[in-house]
Amino acid sequence: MSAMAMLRLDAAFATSSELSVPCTSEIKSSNGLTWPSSRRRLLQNQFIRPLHLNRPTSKTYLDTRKKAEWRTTVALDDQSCSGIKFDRRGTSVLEDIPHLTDWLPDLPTYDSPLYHNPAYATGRDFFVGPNDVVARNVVVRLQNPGERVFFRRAGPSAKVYFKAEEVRACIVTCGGLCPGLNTVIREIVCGLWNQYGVRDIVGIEDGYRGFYSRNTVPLDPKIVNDVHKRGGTVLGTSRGGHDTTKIVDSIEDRGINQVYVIGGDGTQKGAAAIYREVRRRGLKVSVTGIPKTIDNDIAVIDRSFGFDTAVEEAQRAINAAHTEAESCENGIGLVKLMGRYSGYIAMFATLASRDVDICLIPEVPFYLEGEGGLYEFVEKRLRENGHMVIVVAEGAGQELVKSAERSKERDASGNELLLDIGMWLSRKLKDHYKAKKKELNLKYIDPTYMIRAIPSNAADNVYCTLLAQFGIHGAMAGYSGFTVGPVNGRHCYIPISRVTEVQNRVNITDRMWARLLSSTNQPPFIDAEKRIAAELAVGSHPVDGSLTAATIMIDKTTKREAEDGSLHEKQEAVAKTE
Ligand SMILES: Nc1ncnc2c1ncn2[C@@H]1O[C@H](COP(=O)(O)OP(=O)(O)OP(=O)(O)O)[C@@H](O)[C@H]1O
Ligand SMILES: O=P(O)(O)OC[C@H]1O[C@](O)(CO)[C@@H](O)[C@@H]1O
Ligand SMILES: [Mg+2]
Repeated sequence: MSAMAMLRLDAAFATSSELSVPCTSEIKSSNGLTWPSSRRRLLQNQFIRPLHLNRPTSKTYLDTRKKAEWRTTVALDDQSCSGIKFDRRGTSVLEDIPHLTDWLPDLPTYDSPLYHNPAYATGRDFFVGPNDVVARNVVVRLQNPGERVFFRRAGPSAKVYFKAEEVRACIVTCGGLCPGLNTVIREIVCGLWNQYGVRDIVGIEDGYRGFYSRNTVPLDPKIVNDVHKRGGTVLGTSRGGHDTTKIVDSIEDRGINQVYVIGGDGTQKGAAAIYREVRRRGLKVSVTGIPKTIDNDIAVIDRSFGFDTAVEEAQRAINAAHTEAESCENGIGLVKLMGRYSGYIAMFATLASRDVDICLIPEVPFYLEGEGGLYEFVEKRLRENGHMVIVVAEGAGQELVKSAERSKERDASGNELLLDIGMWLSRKLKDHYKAKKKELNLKYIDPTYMIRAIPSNAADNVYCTLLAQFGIHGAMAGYSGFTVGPVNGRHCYIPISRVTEVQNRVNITDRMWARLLSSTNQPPFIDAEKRIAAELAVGSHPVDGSLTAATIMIDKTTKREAEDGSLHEKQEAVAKTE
């Protein structure tokens, strides 16, 4: 199925919030069509009905289209009379995922056991078909909607490629801890067991190296029953130790045919390597990646599990910092939160709290001295309020600390070890006030590991359950070498490369960062002219590519690039090299 590269898509955007776009016509094979860098599939739209355009056709609208040289005939949509139907042949791209039949074309299929599962007996609508897709972007500019990218909609398939008694599944967790790991483990086990009748499930202990250095542990619903109430991972985790050959040897030797890999960007790269080797050896093994990162730095998906819990738990530290700060003269509560390259936890924790006076994130290089600098702002706030709270993401200001302390240490996975910005900043602020012979009461709180090690909250538990179940459905449906996650609120099957090629970083020209700036009134630390130019550029191109201060190298061509769509490519390229 997925070897066929061309789909004809009759895409109907009923409302901007209707995210799942059914493809109504046949899949056509087209061997000649390949998309440059990936397994992207080219689709051709016959009719696009932007029904959300709840206004009559207008001359202006037509003119704009003509200007853009769209071959457009416009008519009222005959069904709703509320939109515009046009017959422009545009291109849409389905970013498809691999399937076992790509290398084992003659695999038999079976009716899904969900047909006979009382939990699913009431309806048939929950099955997804090969033509069910989810739009990558739901916010577009009509004049220039850009390339329409779709992912496969996740969900149970009516036909499965594994009999229950044939499945031997394994679960492994890798990388740093994150609230919700145990919930995902629990729900993979319970989902396989209860929904598909699978009885042979094992855990791989201590991350990737456990494949070849440890025995497996048996898992069943009883064993994992309570694990979601605990932080950490019951399977253990590790960094480093990924040896593709040894891992796939172990998979083969143990007769494992479904591999569930839970972890961050590094882990997903490892999963992609396993998938490639499995495929090279011609094995019937499904490799499913479940994206994990407390930093929320996984690209494409709406957010990562554990993030909500982390933001909530961070409030406790911020509240304590605020209480300490306001209890004494010239009090500063300084809180360090996780976020290696992405300041999402710091940003959301700041927005949630409203007690935070300034939030420092890796995406915005800050400076201490001079006009618009940190010292100036701190002095002003202390003069006005007598106390203040500073939130700093662990990856912020590394270039400042580095210039003083220099370090290039790396962890076992090759990730650069960060220098302690919290300690450095405390010392700098204390020294600054000492030099001015003024009193300063600074309390530094580092709750980073306390936040990471707790169990997930209710919202994350539900999210983890969905991730686990969608992962299982994908594996049973025969997909392999894919990852799963919500895009615009709908769960999708996403090519692993899409979540590993770039990191999700705070877009500082986005409204969310503007909200933060207007809530804290902190200095932006970025030249206003560059900011405005960047906003203009991004504003004219509705893509999600994050724009960090480092990427704001605005030149005269940027706005034009934004209009023709190449800014997104440029941003991705910059993000890759960072
Ligand atoms: N490029 C890669 N190819 C194969 N394996 C990799 C690659 N990068 C990392 N890994 C393996 O993935 C595992 C986890 O990687 P890493 O320590 O970077 O954590 P992560 O999955 O990115 O999670 P996080 O950074 O969110 O804690 C390690 O065992 C590491 O060896
Ligand atoms: O100390 P460890 O376990 O290597 O992990 C620290 C890193 O892991 C993360 O929590 C990501 O998982 C980062 O925020 C942090 O920099
Ligand atoms: Mg990582």
